[in-house]
Amino acid sequence: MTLLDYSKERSVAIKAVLSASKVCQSVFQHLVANETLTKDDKSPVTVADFSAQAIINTCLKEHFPADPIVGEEDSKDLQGDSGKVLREKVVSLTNGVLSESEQLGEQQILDAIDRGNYTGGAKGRHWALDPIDGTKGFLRGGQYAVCLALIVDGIVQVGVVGCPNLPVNYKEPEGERGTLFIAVRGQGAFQRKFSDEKEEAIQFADISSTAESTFCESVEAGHSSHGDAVEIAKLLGITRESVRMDSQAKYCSIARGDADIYLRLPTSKTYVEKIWDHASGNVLVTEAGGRVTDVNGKELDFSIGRTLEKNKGVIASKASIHDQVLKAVQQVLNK
Ligand SMILES: Nc1ncnc2c1ncn2[C@@H]1O[C@H](COP(=O)(O)OS(=O)(=O)O)[C@@H](OP(=O)(O)O)[C@H]1O
Ligand SMILES: [Mg+2]
Ligand SMILES: [Mg+2]
Ligand SMILES: [Mg+2]
Repeated sequence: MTLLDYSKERSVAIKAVLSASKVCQSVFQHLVANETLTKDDKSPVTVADFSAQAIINTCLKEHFPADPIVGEEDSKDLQGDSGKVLREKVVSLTNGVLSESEQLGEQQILDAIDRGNYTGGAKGRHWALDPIDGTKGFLRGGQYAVCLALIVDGIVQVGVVGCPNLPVNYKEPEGERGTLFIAVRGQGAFQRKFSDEKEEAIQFADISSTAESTFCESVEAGHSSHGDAVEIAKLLGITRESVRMDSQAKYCSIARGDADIYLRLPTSKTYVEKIWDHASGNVLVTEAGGRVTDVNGKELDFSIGRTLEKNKGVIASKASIHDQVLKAVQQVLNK
């Protein structure tokens, strides 16, 4: 049996995520209010979401033409007369970060976005892409993340997360921003600056009890119950104030020890989590010495399609305290 090292997937994913992160940064600088659409589920989507998906899917097609992609966005809102204004912006922004030889026509960009329409599943390989995770964070100048993962036979093997607004060192919040996180299953977790290829290994903080830990939680109370988190913190003896941020930057933050526990506590009976919101973070946390389950203690199942239909909520923490955290979560949720 040949052992797959995924080195090509790793380097292509890094290149794609960095290039898409650049388009997001450039859009933010030129952001105008009417460039934001609201989707059926009331979540926002911007020109940057579309451009980032076009760039990454084009890069994946070039290097892995046979690989299908599960991407969050589709080109529906860019089609026809009603989509003309937005479409033209997406075309010019996308080409703005591509070199002369890489320039894309309008149809190529729409087709690239729609390469993300794969249904997912348990067999073979596919990519999971969230071109901007935390679009609300992006719009408010806070944390957001460009997230790309390779799933093989239902297991996440490679995860790359670009966090354009995350300080390289959380102890220097005013220092350089733009941090890239990289993990390959069985090969550890790493971070690097956007500006420098040098990587450093990362791991969870060295805590010995939950009382020493800090929560990292959603900004939006509608995405994770803040009230339940307070109750759980009490049970775990946590006194430190929670860190709140949008996006999978939460997985990145705990993986490098800025905080310790990420809880996504169900707020509705009907919301189903999407694979692109959790795939890269899953392998990153695991490789940094953490564990991820849902609130029932089940591993996240990436093998059933575009959603995590079989799971409810997410608990990510250092592996050694995970059982204790899970127990506290269940105690509060079962009340
Ligand atoms: N009701 C509900 N419950 C849980 N999750 C939801 C819900 N609605 C949306 N979403 C998804 O949340 C993604 C953003 O997650 P965040 O962790 O950034 O949320 S938060 O803004 O910090 O609260 C967000 O991802 P993006 O659309 O990529 O920003 C959505 O996929
Ligand atoms: Mg979205
Ligand atoms: Mg998302
Ligand atoms: Mg998104």
